[in-house]
Amino acid sequence: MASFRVKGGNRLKGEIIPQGAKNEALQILCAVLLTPEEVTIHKIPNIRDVNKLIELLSDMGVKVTKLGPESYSFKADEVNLDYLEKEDFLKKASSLRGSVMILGPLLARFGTGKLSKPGGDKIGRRRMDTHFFGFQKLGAKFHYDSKNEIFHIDGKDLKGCYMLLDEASVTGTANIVMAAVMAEGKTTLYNAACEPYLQQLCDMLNRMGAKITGVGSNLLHIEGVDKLGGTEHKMLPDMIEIGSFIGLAAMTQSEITIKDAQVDRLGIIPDTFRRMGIKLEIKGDDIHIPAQKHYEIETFIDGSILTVADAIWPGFTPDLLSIVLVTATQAKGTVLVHQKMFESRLFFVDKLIDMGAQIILCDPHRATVIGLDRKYPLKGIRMTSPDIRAGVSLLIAALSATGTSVIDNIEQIDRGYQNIDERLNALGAEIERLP
Ligand SMILES: CC(=O)N[C@H]1[C@@H](OP(=O)(O)OP(=O)(O)OC[C@H]2O[C@@H](n3ccc(=O)[nH]c3=O)[C@H](O)[C@@H]2O)O[C@H](CO)[C@@H](O)[C@@H]1O
Ligand SMILES: C=C(OP(=O)(O)O)C(=O)O
Repeated sequence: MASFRVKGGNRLKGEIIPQGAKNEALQILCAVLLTPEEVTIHKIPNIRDVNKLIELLSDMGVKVTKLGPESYSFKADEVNLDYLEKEDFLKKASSLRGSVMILGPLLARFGTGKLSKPGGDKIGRRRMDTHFFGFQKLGAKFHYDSKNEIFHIDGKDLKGCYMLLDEASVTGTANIVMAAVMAEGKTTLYNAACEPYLQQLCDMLNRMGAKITGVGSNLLHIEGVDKLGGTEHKMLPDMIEIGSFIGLAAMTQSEITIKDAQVDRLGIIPDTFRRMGIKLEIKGDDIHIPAQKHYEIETFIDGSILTVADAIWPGFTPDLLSIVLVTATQAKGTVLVHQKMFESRLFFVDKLIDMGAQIILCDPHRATVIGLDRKYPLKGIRMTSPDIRAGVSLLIAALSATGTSVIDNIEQIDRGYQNIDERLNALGAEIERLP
C-alpha cells in the first residue's frame, strides 16, 4: 500500500492539461471488441483502471499496439473465448468496474459472455440489474452463479425491441447499446443515460457503421447492422479531473489555468462551482481560476441554505460531490451536500473533521458543511483514502492544511488520476510518493 506525504500550505501556480476521461476510456476500450478491424484511440489516460483493462483485452487476444504516450491501436480479429473460462480472467476482470462493459460487445459479436463481479469503488450497493434486464430483453439468457459470483450471458440471435430502463445507469446504457448495435431490427432505449461519455461512445459506434439516433437524449433509437468496422477516436478531457482542479485551486488560494477543458461538454459543473463562490474565467477553451483568499457560498434566492445534490446527466455528477464538500470547508457560508446515488460515499468526512473541518454528517447521504472562511486552517494528519474521489478530496485538504499529512492507500487515487503527484508538484505542490 503506497502513500503520499503532503506538505500543506503551498500556493500553486501555472497551467495544467486534464488527462483523457477515465470513464469514457473504459467504455471506448470495451467497444474495440465489436469489430475485427483496427480501432485507433487517442488521449488514453495512463491510469491504473485503464491500464488494467488494456491488459485484460490483450490477454483476451486483442492485438494492442502502443502508438505514442496516449495513443493505441486495437485489433480484435482473434479473440480467445476460452480465456473467459480461466481463473486469471475472472480475477483480473473483477479488479475494476469498467470490465463489466465487455459483456455487451461479447454478446453482440460472439453470442456469449462471462464475468465475475466487477470491482470499482466500495461506495455503497452497485447493482447491475439494468445491464442484465437489457440483455434479456434483447433475447439473451442470463444466469448468475451466486456461489462463485459469476455472471453468464448467452444469446446468438439478439432481436431489437423497445425497452424502458429501470434506471439511467451509465455503464448499463453503454453495455446495452453495444449489445444492440448488431441485433436484428430496431431497438428503442428509453431512460438511457446520456453523459458526454455515452455520446462519445455512440458517435464512435456510428463511425464504425452503427445506426444510432437520439444521441445526447434519454431516448435512443438503434437500427441493427450486420457488422461494424474500424475507426479512430479521441477521448474528451476528464470532467471529474477538471472539477477536482477547480476545487484544488480554490482551497489552496492558487492561480491555475486548466487548458483545453472542452467547456461546452462540462454541463452544469462550472456553474455549480460558481455557486460555491469560486471565480472561474472561461478563456476560449481554457478555465482560469484566479487566486482567491475568500469565496462565499451562495444561498438560494429565498435565503435558505444551498443544497448541492447529484442527479443523472445533465444533473451534477456524483463523482464531484466529494470535491464540492472539501472545497466548502474553507468557504464562507454553509452548504448541504446531498449524495443521492451512493450510500457510503460521505463517510470520509470523519477525516476532514479530524483535520478541523466543521461538518455534520446528517445521515449516510447528507452532510452539512459550515465553511471556516480560512479563519482556522485545516491541520495535517495521517489518513487513508477510502475511494478514488474521497482520496483526491483528502489530497486537496492536505495541500491546503498547515503541517504535513500522510495519505495511505493512494492506489485508489492512481485508479483515476494520472501521475497526480508529479503534475501538481510541477505547479508548486510538495507531494512525495512513499512506497
Ligand atoms: C466506470 C464508470 O463509468 N463509473 C461511473 C458510473 O458507474 P455505474 O455505471 O456503475 O453507475 P450507475 O449509473 O449504474 O449508477 C450509480 C448509482 O446510482 C444509482 N442510480 C442510478 C441511476 C438512477 O436513475 N438512479 C439511481 O439511483 C444506482 O442504483 C447506483 O447506485 O456512473 C456513476 C454515476 O454517474 C459514476 O459514479 C461512476 O464513476
Ligand atoms: C466511482 C468511480 O469509479 P468506478 O465506477 O470505477 O468505481 C469514479 O470514477 O468516481
